[in-house]
Amino acid sequence: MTNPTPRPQTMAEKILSRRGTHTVYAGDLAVVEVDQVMVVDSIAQSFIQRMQQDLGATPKYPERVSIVIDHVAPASTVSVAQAQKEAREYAAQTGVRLFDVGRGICHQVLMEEGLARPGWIVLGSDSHSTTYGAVAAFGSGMGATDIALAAASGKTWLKVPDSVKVTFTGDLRPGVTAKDVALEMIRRLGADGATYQSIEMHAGDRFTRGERMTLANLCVEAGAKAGLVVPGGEILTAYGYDIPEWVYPDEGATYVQSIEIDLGTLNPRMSAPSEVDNVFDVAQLREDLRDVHVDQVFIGTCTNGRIEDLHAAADVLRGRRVAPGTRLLVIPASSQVMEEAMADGTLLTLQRAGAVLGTPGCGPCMGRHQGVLAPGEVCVSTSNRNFIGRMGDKDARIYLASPAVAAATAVMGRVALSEDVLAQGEVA
Ligand SMILES: CC(C)[C@H](C(=O)O)[C@@H](O)C(=O)O
Ligand code: SF4
Repeated sequence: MTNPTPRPQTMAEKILSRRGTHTVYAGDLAVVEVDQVMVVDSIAQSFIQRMQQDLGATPKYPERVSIVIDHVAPASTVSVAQAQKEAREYAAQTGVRLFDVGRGICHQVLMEEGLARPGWIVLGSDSHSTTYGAVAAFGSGMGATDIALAAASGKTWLKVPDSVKVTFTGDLRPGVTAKDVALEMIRRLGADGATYQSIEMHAGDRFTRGERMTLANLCVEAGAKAGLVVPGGEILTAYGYDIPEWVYPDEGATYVQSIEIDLGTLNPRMSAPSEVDNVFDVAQLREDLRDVHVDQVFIGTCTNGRIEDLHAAADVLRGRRVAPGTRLLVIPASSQVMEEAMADGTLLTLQRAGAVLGTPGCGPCMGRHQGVLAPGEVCVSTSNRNFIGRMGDKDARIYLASPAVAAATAVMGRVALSEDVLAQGEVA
């Protein structure tokens, strides 16, 4: 094969070239090494079946495979319990890593365990595997068959995605968060506006690792194959990762689309039912929904269940109470987040305000347990999906927002901004 004349590359092209056999560009097929394969509980049974029955294989590098029991954990039914039992047995037999009930949501856990690193390729049996792009890992979701092939061979093949360049300028105003930025980005791109593309986010030294996870996490909601945040500032040093020089995109790389978001112009945003790109200013929805009672508020998930998210919620809820007739569920994204929130008093603040605390994991995010919605109920959630039936009944309505907005909504019992609550002064 003749090598093409080298051209400037995007970050996706860089990583897929480096981990592959030769230099590749958007549209090329790449065969690449996979640094970590992640399997979630809901997919574990089909993964094991593909491995054992279809491929007759065991994982080529067991240390590169992790199974996480997080989506319906602890188990809700006998069949779920059986599937989880099989996953545990499989891990014990093959030596792959197992993160059992209570350790937390797959993406949060892999990041905490250092199983996603700059320049790595991380494949997950979960669509929000784009989250690993927070640390400049090419993270992507695939189905059970592709995941099994990657575990069996240590490799995968894929078409190199086109890239969309998103540049952030300016600085966020108080009360505006990475979730609001992510929702604005999805609104601008549209729910399928980046289908099979890599969203390459240029943020300079803005955003913490957790905030970068929120941004990369939402990218799949625009249909993206990957969501890569170009390393800058704090993530260079704070997590002990070396950022290889080769991972940075080249000046002059080719993008199919470029957008710029001036952070200084953003207000708190909310995605209204039933599409994630149906995004409005919270201030507007607060007026439109003045008479709408919110039945459930859910703070958690791989999008916004981290310590800074619980802190943001506690800052609003401290000394206050959840409104009568509103349920507030708080589920830390991992046991590590839970421990931190326990140690610094955040959980006590939330509990005293009337929150119901749950086991680290996905909780009611996809409507399988721990807070399923009844017909007609309204939920404000910090998660990433609000399509019909996502959290239970098809006639329930889900609004997506930041933890601060979710907490304020819990206090008021209707859509609210944190300033509405803080303006009331400390209650006790
Ligand atoms: C269960 C899993 C495969 C699913 C996904 O792929 O995203 C879930 O995490 C979700 O958020 O809908
Ligand atoms: S928290 Fe929700 S979005 Fe994230 S992996 Fe779990 S079910 Fe999927």
